[in-house]
Amino acid sequence: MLLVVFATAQAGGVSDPTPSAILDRADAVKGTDFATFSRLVDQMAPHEADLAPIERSRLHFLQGWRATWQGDYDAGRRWLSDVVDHSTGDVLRLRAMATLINLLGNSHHYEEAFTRLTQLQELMRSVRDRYALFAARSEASQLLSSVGQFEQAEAYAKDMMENPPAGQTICFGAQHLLRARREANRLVSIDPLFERALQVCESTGYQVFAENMRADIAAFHLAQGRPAEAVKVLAAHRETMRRLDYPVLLSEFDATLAKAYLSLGDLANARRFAQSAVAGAIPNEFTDSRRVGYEVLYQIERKLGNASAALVFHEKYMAADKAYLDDVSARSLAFKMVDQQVVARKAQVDALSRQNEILRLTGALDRKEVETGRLYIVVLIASLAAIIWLVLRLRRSQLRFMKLARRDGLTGICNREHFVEQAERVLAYGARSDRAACLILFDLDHFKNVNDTFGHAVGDEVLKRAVEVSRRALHACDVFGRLGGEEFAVLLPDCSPAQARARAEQLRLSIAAAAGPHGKPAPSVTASFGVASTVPCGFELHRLLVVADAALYRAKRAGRNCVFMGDTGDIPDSPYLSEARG
Ligand SMILES: Nc1nc2c(ncn2[C@@H]2O[C@H](COP(=O)(O)OP(=O)(O)OP(=O)(O)O)[C@@H](O)[C@H]2O)c(=O)[nH]1
Repeated sequence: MLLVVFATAQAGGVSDPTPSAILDRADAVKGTDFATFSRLVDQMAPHEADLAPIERSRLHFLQGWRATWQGDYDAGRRWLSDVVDHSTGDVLRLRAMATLINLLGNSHHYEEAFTRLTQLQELMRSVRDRYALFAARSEASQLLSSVGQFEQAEAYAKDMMENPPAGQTICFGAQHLLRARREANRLVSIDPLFERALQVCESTGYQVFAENMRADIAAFHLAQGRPAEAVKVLAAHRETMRRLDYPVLLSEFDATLAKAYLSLGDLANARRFAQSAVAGAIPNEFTDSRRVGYEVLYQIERKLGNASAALVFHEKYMAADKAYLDDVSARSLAFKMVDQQVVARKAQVDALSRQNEILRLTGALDRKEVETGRLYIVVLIASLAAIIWLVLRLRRSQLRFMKLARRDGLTGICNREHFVEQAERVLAYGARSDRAACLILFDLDHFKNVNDTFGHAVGDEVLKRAVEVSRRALHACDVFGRLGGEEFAVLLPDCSPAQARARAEQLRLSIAAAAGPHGKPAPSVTASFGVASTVPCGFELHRLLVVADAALYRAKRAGRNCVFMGDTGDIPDSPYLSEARG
Protein backbone atom coordinates (compact mmCIF):
# COMPACT_ATOMS: atom_id res chain seq x y z
CA MET A 1 0.00 0.00 0.00
CA LEU A 2 1.27 3.46 -0.74
CA LEU A 3 1.24 5.74 2.24
CA VAL A 4 -0.84 8.74 1.34
CA VAL A 5 1.52 11.64 1.00
CA PHE A 6 -0.06 14.99 0.61
CA ALA A 7 0.56 18.36 2.09
CA THR A 8 -1.92 20.73 3.70
CA ALA A 9 -2.26 24.10 2.12
CA GLN A 10 -2.45 25.94 5.43
CA ALA A 11 1.26 25.89 6.26
CA GLY A 12 2.39 28.04 9.20
CA GLY A 13 5.19 30.56 8.85
CA VAL A 14 8.74 29.60 9.88
CA SER A 15 9.19 33.00 11.49
CA ASP A 16 6.60 32.18 14.16
CA PRO A 17 8.31 29.92 16.64
CA THR A 18 5.27 28.86 18.72
CA PRO A 19 4.97 25.07 19.14
CA SER A 20 1.72 25.13 17.25
CA ALA A 21 3.33 26.91 14.27
CA ILE A 22 6.24 24.45 14.21
CA LEU A 23 3.81 21.52 14.24
CA ASP A 24 1.80 23.15 11.44
CA ARG A 25 4.93 23.56 9.37
CA ALA A 26 6.10 20.00 9.99
CA ASP A 27 2.67 18.70 9.00
CA ALA A 28 2.65 20.83 5.86
CA VAL A 29 6.02 19.70 4.53
CA LYS A 30 5.96 16.05 5.59
CA GLY A 31 5.02 14.78 2.14
CA THR A 32 7.30 17.03 0.13
CA ASP A 33 10.38 17.77 2.25
CA PHE A 34 11.11 14.84 4.51
CA ALA A 35 14.41 16.25 5.83
CA THR A 36 12.82 19.50 7.08
CA PHE A 37 9.87 17.59 8.46
CA SER A 38 12.13 15.24 10.37
CA ARG A 39 14.25 18.10 11.72
CA LEU A 40 11.16 19.95 12.99
CA VAL A 41 9.86 16.81 14.71
CA ASP A 42 13.25 16.27 16.38
CA GLN A 43 13.25 19.92 17.43
CA MET A 44 9.87 19.50 19.18
CA ALA A 45 10.43 16.10 20.79
CA PRO A 46 12.57 17.27 23.78
CA HIS A 47 9.84 19.81 24.70
CA GLU A 48 7.05 17.29 24.73
CA ALA A 49 6.38 17.71 28.47
CA ASP A 50 5.79 21.45 28.05
CA LEU A 51 3.22 21.05 25.31
CA ALA A 52 -0.54 21.39 25.73
CA PRO A 53 -2.31 17.97 25.48
CA ILE A 54 -3.59 18.54 21.93
CA GLU A 55 -0.16 19.68 20.75
CA ARG A 56 1.43 16.63 22.36
CA SER A 57 -1.02 14.45 20.44
CA ARG A 58 -0.11 16.26 17.23
CA LEU A 59 3.56 15.61 17.90
CA HIS A 60 2.84 11.92 18.53
CA PHE A 61 0.89 11.75 15.28
CA LEU A 62 3.83 13.21 13.35
CA GLN A 63 6.25 10.85 15.10
CA GLY A 64 3.96 7.94 14.24
CA TRP A 65 3.70 9.11 10.63
CA ARG A 66 7.49 9.34 10.38
CA ALA A 67 8.00 5.88 11.88
CA THR A 68 5.44 4.43 9.45
CA TRP A 69 7.14 6.06 6.51
CA GLN A 70 10.51 4.69 7.67
CA GLY A 71 9.12 1.18 8.17
CA ASP A 72 9.62 1.25 11.97
CA TYR A 73 6.25 -0.35 12.51
CA ASP A 74 6.53 -1.04 16.26
CA ALA A 75 7.27 2.57 17.12
CA GLY A 76 4.71 3.85 14.61
CA ARG A 77 2.04 1.62 16.06
CA ARG A 78 2.74 2.88 19.60
CA TRP A 79 2.62 6.57 18.68
CA LEU A 80 -0.44 6.32 16.48
CA SER A 81 -2.43 4.06 18.83
CA ASP A 82 -1.77 6.58 21.58
CA VAL A 83 -3.28 9.37 19.47
CA VAL A 84 -6.23 7.26 18.32
CA ASP A 85 -7.08 6.05 21.82
CA HIS A 86 -6.33 9.15 23.87
CA SER A 87 -6.51 12.33 21.83
CA THR A 88 -9.49 14.60 22.32
CA GLY A 89 -9.46 15.99 18.77
CA ASP A 90 -11.59 13.91 16.40
CA VAL A 91 -9.93 15.24 13.25
CA LEU A 92 -6.49 14.32 14.54
CA ARG A 93 -7.77 10.91 15.69
CA LEU A 94 -9.17 10.24 12.22
CA ARG A 95 -5.88 11.15 10.56
CA ALA A 96 -3.95 8.98 13.00
CA MET A 97 -6.38 6.08 12.43
CA ALA A 98 -5.85 6.33 8.67
CA THR A 99 -2.05 6.20 9.05
CA LEU A 100 -2.33 3.41 11.62
CA ILE A 101 -4.47 1.33 9.25
CA ASN A 102 -1.85 1.76 6.56
CA LEU A 103 0.85 0.61 8.98
CA LEU A 104 -1.19 -2.37 10.22
CA GLY A 105 -1.89 -3.50 6.66
CA ASN A 106 1.78 -3.22 5.69
CA SER A 107 2.90 -5.12 8.79
CA HIS A 108 0.27 -7.87 8.30
CA HIS A 109 -1.65 -7.11 11.52
CA TYR A 110 -4.87 -7.65 9.67
CA GLU A 111 -7.29 -8.27 12.51
CA GLU A 112 -6.30 -5.04 14.22
CA ALA A 113 -6.38 -3.23 10.86
CA PHE A 114 -10.02 -4.22 10.33
CA THR A 115 -10.94 -3.41 13.93
CA ARG A 116 -9.46 0.06 13.41
CA LEU A 117 -11.28 0.31 10.08
CA THR A 118 -14.60 -0.20 11.86
CA GLN A 119 -13.68 2.63 14.26
CA LEU A 120 -12.57 4.80 11.36
CA GLN A 121 -15.84 4.31 9.50
CA GLU A 122 -17.76 5.28 12.63
CA LEU A 123 -15.67 8.39 13.20
CA MET A 124 -15.93 9.46 9.55
CA ARG A 125 -19.63 10.08 10.09
CA SER A 126 -18.99 12.93 12.51
CA VAL A 127 -15.85 14.54 11.04
CA ARG A 128 -16.23 17.28 8.42
CA ASP A 129 -12.58 18.09 7.78
CA ARG A 130 -12.05 17.33 4.07
CA TYR A 131 -8.36 16.67 4.44
CA ALA A 132 -8.80 14.08 7.22
CA LEU A 133 -11.71 12.48 5.35
CA PHE A 134 -9.60 12.26 2.20
CA ALA A 135 -6.85 10.36 4.05
CA ALA A 136 -9.42 8.11 5.76
CA ARG A 137 -11.17 7.27 2.49
CA SER A 138 -7.87 6.49 0.85
CA GLU A 139 -6.90 3.91 3.48
CA ALA A 140 -10.40 2.45 3.70
CA SER A 141 -10.50 2.04 -0.09
CA GLN A 142 -7.14 0.24 -0.25
CA LEU A 143 -7.80 -2.06 2.68
CA LEU A 144 -11.28 -3.04 1.51
CA SER A 145 -10.00 -3.64 -2.00
CA SER A 146 -7.39 -6.03 -0.59
CA VAL A 147 -10.13 -8.29 0.78
CA GLY A 148 -12.37 -8.18 -2.26
CA GLN A 149 -14.84 -5.61 -0.90
CA PHE A 150 -14.71 -3.82 -4.20
CA GLU A 151 -18.03 -1.97 -4.08
CA GLN A 152 -17.16 -0.18 -0.86
CA ALA A 153 -13.59 0.39 -2.09
CA GLU A 154 -14.92 2.02 -5.27
CA ALA A 155 -17.38 4.16 -3.34
CA TYR A 156 -14.57 5.57 -1.16
CA ALA A 157 -12.37 6.17 -4.21
CA LYS A 158 -15.19 8.04 -5.95
CA ASP A 159 -15.77 10.16 -2.82
CA MET A 160 -12.07 11.06 -2.92
CA MET A 161 -12.40 12.16 -6.52
CA GLU A 162 -15.53 14.18 -5.88
CA ASN A 163 -14.43 15.87 -2.65
CA PRO A 164 -10.70 16.51 -2.77
CA PRO A 165 -9.41 18.93 -0.11
CA ALA A 166 -7.72 22.17 -1.13
CA GLY A 167 -4.58 21.44 -3.15
CA GLN A 168 -5.67 17.93 -4.10
CA THR A 169 -6.89 16.52 -7.42
CA ILE A 170 -8.52 13.41 -8.87
CA CYS A 171 -5.09 11.73 -8.92
CA PHE A 172 -5.29 9.64 -5.71
CA GLY A 173 -8.94 8.69 -5.98
CA ALA A 174 -8.61 7.63 -9.62
CA GLN A 175 -5.68 5.43 -8.73
CA HIS A 176 -7.68 3.56 -6.07
CA LEU A 177 -10.71 3.36 -8.36
CA LEU A 178 -8.63 1.83 -11.14
CA ARG A 179 -7.11 -0.81 -8.86
CA ALA A 180 -10.46 -1.74 -7.30
CA ARG A 181 -12.09 -2.05 -10.74
CA ARG A 182 -9.26 -4.11 -12.18
CA GLU A 183 -9.08 -6.48 -9.25
CA ALA A 184 -12.85 -6.88 -9.29
CA ASN A 185 -12.60 -7.82 -13.00
CA ARG A 186 -14.95 -4.93 -13.72
CA LEU A 187 -12.65 -3.03 -16.00
CA VAL A 188 -13.89 -3.24 -19.57
CA SER A 189 -11.61 -0.67 -21.17
CA ILE A 190 -9.29 2.10 -20.03
CA ASP A 191 -11.70 4.94 -19.42
CA PRO A 192 -10.50 8.42 -20.63
CA LEU A 193 -10.98 9.42 -17.00
CA PHE A 194 -7.95 7.32 -16.07
CA GLU A 195 -5.89 8.82 -18.89
CA ARG A 196 -6.77 12.27 -17.57
CA ALA A 197 -5.96 11.26 -13.98
CA LEU A 198 -2.58 9.98 -15.17
CA GLN A 199 -1.77 13.37 -16.67
CA VAL A 200 -2.97 15.15 -13.54
CA CYS A 201 -0.78 12.94 -11.31
CA GLU A 202 2.21 13.71 -13.51
CA SER A 203 1.63 17.43 -13.83
CA THR A 204 1.18 17.84 -10.06
CA GLY A 205 4.37 15.96 -9.25
CA TYR A 206 2.83 12.69 -8.05
CA GLN A 207 4.83 10.54 -10.43
CA VAL A 208 4.67 7.43 -8.20
CA PHE A 209 0.89 7.46 -8.41
CA ALA A 210 1.02 7.85 -12.18
CA GLU A 211 3.31 4.80 -12.39
CA ASN A 212 1.06 2.88 -10.03
CA MET A 213 -1.80 3.47 -12.44
CA ARG A 214 0.39 2.33 -15.34
CA ALA A 215 1.09 -0.93 -13.49
CA ASP A 216 -2.67 -1.53 -13.33
CA ILE A 217 -3.28 -0.55 -16.94
CA ALA A 218 -0.55 -2.95 -18.10
CA ALA A 219 -1.89 -5.77 -15.91
CA PHE A 220 -5.31 -5.16 -17.44
CA HIS A 221 -3.95 -5.40 -21.01
CA LEU A 222 -2.16 -8.59 -20.08
CA ALA A 223 -5.28 -10.17 -18.57
CA GLN A 224 -7.13 -9.28 -21.75
CA GLY A 225 -4.55 -11.16 -23.83
CA ARG A 226 -2.69 -8.06 -25.10
CA PRO A 227 0.88 -8.64 -23.88
CA ALA A 228 2.39 -6.30 -26.48
CA GLU A 229 0.23 -3.43 -25.16
CA ALA A 230 1.32 -4.24 -21.61
CA VAL A 231 4.97 -4.05 -22.64
CA LYS A 232 4.33 -0.78 -24.44
CA VAL A 233 2.81 0.82 -21.32
CA LEU A 234 5.56 -0.31 -18.95
CA ALA A 235 8.79 -0.46 -20.93
CA ALA A 236 8.77 3.26 -21.72
CA HIS A 237 8.44 4.12 -18.01
CA ARG A 238 10.60 1.47 -16.41
CA GLU A 239 13.63 3.76 -16.18
CA THR A 240 11.57 6.56 -14.53
CA MET A 241 10.21 3.97 -12.14
CA ARG A 242 13.70 2.75 -11.28
CA ARG A 243 14.86 6.29 -10.56
CA LEU A 244 11.88 6.92 -8.28
CA ASP A 245 13.39 4.33 -5.94
CA TYR A 246 10.15 2.60 -5.03
CA PRO A 247 11.23 -1.07 -4.99
CA VAL A 248 7.80 -2.58 -4.35
CA LEU A 249 6.26 -0.92 -7.36
CA LEU A 250 9.31 -1.56 -9.52
CA SER A 251 9.03 -5.24 -8.69
CA GLU A 252 5.35 -5.15 -9.69
CA PHE A 253 6.33 -3.54 -13.02
CA ASP A 254 8.93 -6.25 -13.60
CA ALA A 255 6.57 -9.12 -12.76
CA THR A 256 4.04 -7.86 -15.32
CA LEU A 257 6.77 -7.29 -17.90
CA ALA A 258 8.11 -10.82 -17.34
CA LYS A 259 4.67 -12.34 -17.86
CA ALA A 260 4.04 -10.22 -20.95
CA TYR A 261 7.39 -11.12 -22.54
CA LEU A 262 6.72 -14.79 -21.78
CA SER A 263 3.39 -14.58 -23.62
CA LEU A 264 5.20 -12.96 -26.55
CA GLY A 265 7.73 -15.81 -26.58
CA ASP A 266 10.63 -13.45 -25.76
CA LEU A 267 12.24 -15.75 -23.20
CA ALA A 268 15.39 -13.65 -22.70
CA ASN A 269 13.46 -10.56 -21.61
CA ALA A 270 10.99 -12.69 -19.66
CA ARG A 271 13.90 -14.17 -17.69
CA ARG A 272 15.57 -10.77 -17.16
CA PHE A 273 12.44 -9.17 -15.70
CA ALA A 274 11.39 -12.26 -13.74
CA GLN A 275 14.80 -12.31 -12.04
CA SER A 276 14.50 -8.61 -11.32
CA ALA A 277 10.95 -9.06 -9.93
CA VAL A 278 12.20 -11.77 -7.57
CA ALA A 279 15.25 -9.75 -6.51
CA GLY A 280 13.18 -6.60 -5.93
CA ALA A 281 10.43 -8.21 -3.86
CA ILE A 282 10.59 -7.30 -0.17
CA PRO A 283 12.94 -9.72 1.64
CA ASN A 284 11.17 -12.27 3.85
CA GLU A 285 7.80 -11.10 2.60
CA PHE A 286 5.79 -13.10 0.13
CA THR A 287 4.48 -10.70 -2.43
CA ASP A 288 2.67 -11.33 -5.66
CA SER A 289 5.73 -10.16 -7.64
CA ARG A 290 7.94 -12.88 -6.18
CA ARG A 291 5.30 -15.50 -6.89
CA VAL A 292 4.87 -14.34 -10.50
CA GLY A 293 8.66 -14.06 -10.96
CA TYR A 294 9.24 -17.68 -9.95
CA GLU A 295 6.27 -18.87 -11.99
CA VAL A 296 7.70 -17.23 -15.11
CA LEU A 297 11.18 -18.65 -14.43
CA TYR A 298 9.61 -22.09 -14.05
CA GLN A 299 7.65 -21.72 -17.31
CA ILE A 300 10.80 -20.62 -19.16
CA GLU A 301 12.81 -23.64 -18.00
CA ARG A 302 9.90 -25.91 -18.82
CA LYS A 303 9.66 -24.50 -22.33
CA LEU A 304 13.39 -24.99 -22.77
CA GLY A 305 13.10 -28.59 -21.56
CA ASN A 306 15.40 -27.99 -18.54
CA ALA A 307 13.55 -30.31 -16.19
CA SER A 308 15.87 -29.94 -13.16
CA ALA A 309 15.93 -26.15 -13.28
CA ALA A 310 12.15 -26.21 -13.81
CA LEU A 311 11.73 -28.29 -10.67
CA VAL A 312 13.88 -25.88 -8.62
CA PHE A 313 11.80 -22.89 -9.73
CA HIS A 314 8.57 -24.80 -9.35
CA GLU A 315 9.43 -25.53 -5.73
CA LYS A 316 10.17 -21.85 -5.16
CA TYR A 317 7.01 -20.89 -6.96
CA MET A 318 4.95 -23.28 -4.85
CA ALA A 319 6.50 -21.93 -1.61
CA ALA A 320 5.95 -18.31 -2.68
CA ASP A 321 2.45 -19.13 -3.89
CA LYS A 322 1.54 -20.85 -0.63
CA ALA A 323 2.91 -18.02 1.50
CA TYR A 324 1.16 -15.47 -0.71
CA LEU A 325 -2.13 -17.34 -0.46
CA ASP A 326 -1.66 -17.74 3.30
CA ASP A 327 -1.34 -13.98 3.50
CA VAL A 328 -4.40 -13.44 1.31
CA SER A 329 -6.49 -15.83 3.37
CA ALA A 330 -5.16 -14.41 6.67
CA ARG A 331 -6.37 -11.04 5.40
CA SER A 332 -9.83 -12.22 4.40
CA LEU A 333 -10.17 -14.35 7.52
CA ALA A 334 -9.34 -11.28 9.63
CA PHE A 335 -11.90 -9.26 7.71
CA LYS A 336 -14.59 -11.88 8.24
CA MET A 337 -13.62 -12.29 11.87
CA VAL A 338 -13.94 -8.58 12.61
CA ASP A 339 -17.14 -8.44 10.58
CA GLN A 340 -18.47 -11.30 12.66
CA GLN A 341 -17.41 -9.60 15.89
CA VAL A 342 -19.37 -6.52 14.85
CA VAL A 343 -22.43 -8.72 14.19
CA ALA A 344 -21.88 -10.50 17.50
CA ARG A 345 -21.59 -7.21 19.39
CA LYS A 346 -24.81 -6.03 17.81
CA ALA A 347 -26.50 -9.31 18.72
CA GLN A 348 -25.25 -8.98 22.30
CA VAL A 349 -26.59 -5.45 22.52
CA ASP A 350 -29.92 -6.71 21.14
CA ALA A 351 -29.98 -9.58 23.62
CA LEU A 352 -29.11 -7.26 26.49
CA SER A 353 -31.79 -4.76 25.62
CA ARG A 354 -34.28 -7.62 25.37
CA GLN A 355 -33.23 -8.82 28.81
CA ASN A 356 -33.51 -5.28 30.15
CA GLU A 357 -37.01 -5.06 28.78
CA ILE A 358 -37.93 -8.33 30.45
CA LEU A 359 -36.42 -7.14 33.70
CA ARG A 360 -38.30 -3.87 33.47
CA LEU A 361 -41.55 -5.76 32.98
CA THR A 362 -40.63 -8.06 35.82
CA GLY A 363 -40.12 -5.03 38.07
CA ALA A 364 -43.47 -3.60 37.09
CA LEU A 365 -45.18 -6.88 37.71
CA ASP A 366 -43.31 -7.26 40.99
CA ARG A 367 -44.77 -4.03 42.16
CA LYS A 368 -48.17 -5.27 41.26
CA GLU A 369 -47.34 -8.54 43.04
CA VAL A 370 -48.82 -10.62 40.26
CA GLU A 371 -47.66 -14.19 39.77
CA THR A 372 -44.03 -13.17 40.21
CA GLY A 373 -42.73 -16.70 40.47
CA ARG A 374 -44.15 -17.80 37.17
CA LEU A 375 -42.86 -14.70 35.43
CA TYR A 376 -39.33 -15.32 36.71
CA ILE A 377 -39.38 -18.71 35.08
CA VAL A 378 -40.49 -17.15 31.80
CA VAL A 379 -37.78 -14.51 32.11
CA LEU A 380 -35.10 -17.11 32.74
CA ILE A 381 -36.24 -19.24 29.82
CA ALA A 382 -36.34 -16.20 27.52
CA SER A 383 -32.80 -15.12 28.51
CA LEU A 384 -31.51 -18.64 28.10
CA ALA A 385 -33.14 -18.93 24.68
CA ALA A 386 -31.59 -15.61 23.65
CA ILE A 387 -28.14 -16.79 24.71
CA ILE A 388 -28.50 -20.18 22.98
CA TRP A 389 -29.74 -18.45 19.86
CA LEU A 390 -26.74 -16.12 19.93
CA VAL A 391 -24.23 -18.94 20.40
CA LEU A 392 -25.79 -21.01 17.61
CA ARG A 393 -25.79 -18.06 15.27
CA LEU A 394 -22.14 -17.31 15.96
CA ARG A 395 -21.15 -20.95 15.55
CA ARG A 396 -22.99 -21.17 12.24
CA SER A 397 -21.36 -18.06 10.82
CA GLN A 398 -17.97 -19.21 12.08
CA LEU A 399 -18.38 -22.53 10.25
CA ARG A 400 -19.65 -20.74 7.17
CA PHE A 401 -16.68 -18.44 6.83
CA MET A 402 -14.18 -21.22 7.56
CA LYS A 403 -15.76 -23.13 4.69
CA LEU A 404 -15.72 -20.05 2.46
CA ALA A 405 -11.99 -19.56 3.06
CA ARG A 406 -11.33 -22.99 1.55
CA ARG A 407 -13.61 -22.76 -1.48
CA ASP A 408 -13.15 -21.16 -4.83
CA GLY A 409 -15.65 -18.31 -4.96
CA LEU A 410 -16.88 -18.99 -8.49
CA THR A 411 -17.15 -22.78 -8.71
CA GLY A 412 -17.44 -23.84 -5.07
CA ILE A 413 -14.70 -26.50 -5.35
CA CYS A 414 -11.42 -26.43 -3.35
CA ASN A 415 -9.32 -23.35 -3.97
CA ARG A 416 -5.66 -23.80 -4.77
CA GLU A 417 -4.50 -23.62 -1.17
CA HIS A 418 -7.05 -26.12 0.11
CA PHE A 419 -6.43 -28.45 -2.83
CA VAL A 420 -2.69 -28.52 -2.04
CA GLU A 421 -3.45 -29.22 1.62
CA GLN A 422 -5.90 -32.05 0.84
CA ALA A 423 -3.80 -33.55 -1.95
CA GLU A 424 -0.71 -33.63 0.27
CA ARG A 425 -2.72 -35.36 3.00
CA VAL A 426 -4.01 -38.01 0.56
CA LEU A 427 -0.53 -38.53 -0.92
CA ALA A 428 1.00 -38.94 2.54
CA TYR A 429 -1.57 -41.64 3.25
CA GLY A 430 -0.85 -43.28 -0.14
CA ALA A 431 2.89 -43.30 0.65
CA ARG A 432 2.31 -44.90 4.05
CA SER A 433 -0.05 -47.56 2.71
CA ASP A 434 1.93 -48.03 -0.52
CA ARG A 435 -1.03 -47.33 -2.78
CA ALA A 436 -0.45 -45.57 -6.07
CA ALA A 437 -2.24 -42.29 -6.74
CA CYS A 438 -2.51 -40.14 -9.85
CA LEU A 439 -2.81 -36.46 -10.55
CA ILE A 440 -4.80 -35.07 -13.46
CA LEU A 441 -4.28 -31.47 -14.53
CA PHE A 442 -6.63 -29.97 -17.06
CA ASP A 443 -7.05 -26.62 -18.69
CA LEU A 444 -9.92 -25.37 -20.84
CA ASP A 445 -8.94 -24.80 -24.46
CA HIS A 446 -8.93 -21.36 -26.04
CA PHE A 447 -10.89 -20.08 -23.13
CA LYS A 448 -9.82 -16.54 -23.85
CA ASN A 449 -11.86 -16.76 -27.08
CA VAL A 450 -14.95 -17.59 -25.05
CA ASN A 451 -14.46 -14.44 -22.94
CA ASP A 452 -13.65 -12.31 -25.97
CA THR A 453 -16.61 -13.56 -28.01
CA PHE A 454 -19.32 -13.97 -25.40
CA GLY A 455 -18.14 -11.80 -22.50
CA HIS A 456 -16.74 -12.53 -19.07
CA ALA A 457 -20.11 -13.43 -17.51
CA VAL A 458 -20.65 -16.22 -20.05
CA GLY A 459 -17.02 -17.26 -19.49
CA ASP A 460 -17.86 -17.64 -15.79
CA GLU A 461 -20.89 -19.79 -16.63
CA VAL A 462 -18.77 -22.00 -18.86
CA LEU A 463 -16.27 -22.48 -16.02
CA LYS A 464 -19.07 -23.41 -13.62
CA ARG A 465 -20.56 -25.83 -16.11
CA ALA A 466 -17.22 -27.52 -16.76
CA VAL A 467 -16.80 -27.97 -13.01
CA GLU A 468 -20.32 -29.31 -12.61
CA VAL A 469 -19.93 -32.00 -15.29
CA SER A 470 -16.47 -32.92 -14.01
CA ARG A 471 -17.83 -33.27 -10.50
CA ARG A 472 -20.41 -35.76 -11.72
CA ALA A 473 -17.64 -37.88 -13.23
CA LEU A 474 -15.56 -37.92 -10.03
CA HIS A 475 -15.64 -40.26 -7.03
CA ALA A 476 -16.31 -39.15 -3.48
CA CYS A 477 -12.68 -39.70 -2.44
CA ASP A 478 -11.14 -37.70 -5.33
CA VAL A 479 -9.76 -34.27 -4.48
CA PHE A 480 -10.89 -31.66 -7.00
CA GLY A 481 -9.59 -28.09 -7.05
CA ARG A 482 -9.27 -24.96 -9.14
CA LEU A 483 -5.62 -24.00 -9.37
CA GLY A 484 -6.40 -20.64 -10.92
CA GLY A 485 -8.03 -19.17 -14.02
CA GLU A 486 -9.22 -22.04 -16.20
CA GLU A 487 -6.83 -24.64 -14.79
CA PHE A 488 -8.04 -27.49 -12.57
CA ALA A 489 -6.52 -30.48 -10.80
CA VAL A 490 -7.86 -33.81 -9.59
CA LEU A 491 -6.00 -36.12 -7.27
CA LEU A 492 -7.15 -39.74 -7.62
CA PRO A 493 -6.25 -41.89 -4.63
CA ASP A 494 -5.66 -45.61 -5.05
CA CYS A 495 -5.44 -45.40 -8.83
CA SER A 496 -3.13 -46.93 -11.45
CA PRO A 497 -1.80 -44.94 -14.45
CA ALA A 498 -4.11 -46.86 -16.83
CA GLN A 499 -7.14 -46.12 -14.66
CA ALA A 500 -6.13 -42.46 -14.43
CA ARG A 501 -5.88 -42.20 -18.21
CA ALA A 502 -9.38 -43.69 -18.55
CA ARG A 503 -10.74 -41.30 -15.91
CA ALA A 504 -9.12 -38.32 -17.67
CA GLU A 505 -10.67 -39.48 -20.98
CA GLN A 506 -14.03 -39.68 -19.27
CA LEU A 507 -13.63 -36.12 -17.95
CA ARG A 508 -12.53 -34.91 -21.38
CA LEU A 509 -15.62 -36.41 -23.06
CA SER A 510 -17.96 -35.06 -20.35
CA ILE A 511 -16.62 -31.52 -20.74
CA ALA A 512 -16.75 -31.64 -24.53
CA ALA A 513 -20.33 -32.95 -24.47
CA ALA A 514 -21.63 -30.55 -21.82
CA ALA A 515 -24.72 -28.55 -22.75
CA GLY A 516 -25.78 -25.21 -21.21
CA PRO A 517 -27.87 -25.09 -18.05
CA HIS A 518 -31.15 -26.96 -18.60
CA GLY A 519 -30.12 -27.76 -22.15
CA LYS A 520 -29.76 -24.08 -23.15
CA PRO A 521 -27.33 -23.42 -26.03
CA ALA A 522 -23.92 -22.29 -24.80
CA PRO A 523 -20.43 -21.96 -26.28
CA SER A 524 -18.88 -25.38 -26.65
CA VAL A 525 -15.61 -25.87 -24.89
CA THR A 526 -13.01 -28.61 -24.66
CA ALA A 527 -10.13 -29.24 -22.32
CA SER A 528 -6.61 -30.63 -22.52
CA PHE A 529 -5.29 -33.06 -19.93
CA GLY A 530 -1.95 -34.05 -18.41
CA VAL A 531 -1.67 -37.04 -16.08
CA ALA A 532 1.08 -37.96 -13.62
CA SER A 533 1.31 -41.08 -11.49
CA THR A 534 3.12 -41.75 -8.24
CA VAL A 535 4.40 -45.01 -9.78
CA PRO A 536 7.31 -43.35 -11.58
CA CYS A 537 7.22 -39.95 -9.82
CA GLY A 538 6.90 -40.70 -6.11
CA PHE A 539 4.49 -39.13 -3.68
CA GLU A 540 5.63 -35.49 -3.67
CA LEU A 541 2.88 -33.22 -4.91
CA HIS A 542 5.06 -30.57 -6.50
CA ARG A 543 6.85 -33.22 -8.57
CA LEU A 544 3.52 -34.67 -9.73
CA LEU A 545 2.41 -31.15 -10.65
CA VAL A 546 5.55 -30.53 -12.72
CA VAL A 547 5.15 -33.85 -14.58
CA ALA A 548 1.40 -33.43 -15.18
CA ASP A 549 1.97 -29.85 -16.28
CA ALA A 550 4.60 -30.95 -18.82
CA ALA A 551 2.14 -33.55 -20.17
CA LEU A 552 -0.62 -30.94 -20.32
CA TYR A 553 1.72 -28.66 -22.23
CA ARG A 554 2.26 -31.46 -24.77
CA ALA A 555 -1.50 -32.01 -25.02
CA LYS A 556 -1.95 -28.33 -25.87
CA ARG A 557 0.79 -28.48 -28.47
CA ALA A 558 -0.67 -31.64 -30.00
CA GLY A 559 -3.85 -29.75 -30.89
CA ARG A 560 -5.76 -29.73 -27.54
CA ASN A 561 -8.85 -31.74 -26.47
CA CYS A 562 -6.70 -34.77 -25.68
CA VAL A 563 -5.04 -36.59 -22.78
CA PHE A 564 -1.27 -37.00 -22.41
CA MET A 565 0.47 -39.12 -19.81
CA GLY A 566 3.55 -37.70 -18.07
CA ASP A 567 6.49 -39.90 -19.01
CA THR A 568 9.84 -40.60 -17.43
CA GLY A 569 11.41 -37.78 -19.46
CA ASP A 570 9.25 -35.29 -17.52
CA ILE A 571 10.68 -36.38 -14.20
CA PRO A 572 13.31 -33.83 -13.36
CA ASP A 573 15.91 -36.17 -11.84
CA SER A 574 15.08 -39.19 -13.95
CA PRO A 575 18.11 -41.19 -15.15
CA TYR A 576 16.29 -41.51 -18.48
CA LEU A 577 16.50 -37.75 -18.90
CA SER A 578 20.25 -37.59 -18.44
CA GLU A 579 20.65 -40.56 -20.78
CA ALA A 580 18.47 -38.86 -23.37
CA ARG A 581 20.52 -35.70 -23.10
CA GLY A 582 23.60 -37.80 -23.42
N1 LIG B 1 -14.66 -15.59 -17.35
C1 LIG B 1 -13.54 -15.84 -16.67
N2 LIG B 1 -12.36 -15.83 -17.33
C2 LIG B 1 -11.24 -16.11 -16.65
C3 LIG B 1 -11.24 -16.37 -15.25
N3 LIG B 1 -9.96 -16.60 -14.85
C4 LIG B 1 -9.18 -16.48 -15.95
N4 LIG B 1 -9.93 -16.20 -17.04
C5 LIG B 1 -9.51 -15.97 -18.42
O1 LIG B 1 -9.01 -17.16 -18.98
C6 LIG B 1 -8.23 -16.81 -20.13
C7 LIG B 1 -7.06 -17.74 -20.22
O2 LIG B 1 -6.43 -17.48 -21.42
P1 LIG B 1 -5.08 -18.15 -21.87
O3 LIG B 1 -4.20 -18.39 -20.68
O4 LIG B 1 -4.53 -17.29 -22.96
O5 LIG B 1 -5.49 -19.57 -22.37
P2 LIG B 1 -6.56 -20.07 -23.43
O6 LIG B 1 -7.20 -18.98 -24.22
O7 LIG B 1 -7.50 -20.98 -22.68
O8 LIG B 1 -5.68 -20.89 -24.42
P3 LIG B 1 -5.01 -22.31 -24.22
O9 LIG B 1 -4.91 -22.60 -22.73
O10 LIG B 1 -3.66 -22.18 -24.84
O11 LIG B 1 -5.89 -23.29 -24.92
C8 LIG B 1 -7.83 -15.34 -19.95
O12 LIG B 1 -8.51 -14.57 -20.94
C9 LIG B 1 -8.37 -14.98 -18.57
O13 LIG B 1 -8.85 -13.63 -18.51
C10 LIG B 1 -12.51 -16.34 -14.58
O14 LIG B 1 -12.63 -16.56 -13.36
N5 LIG B 1 -13.62 -16.08 -15.33
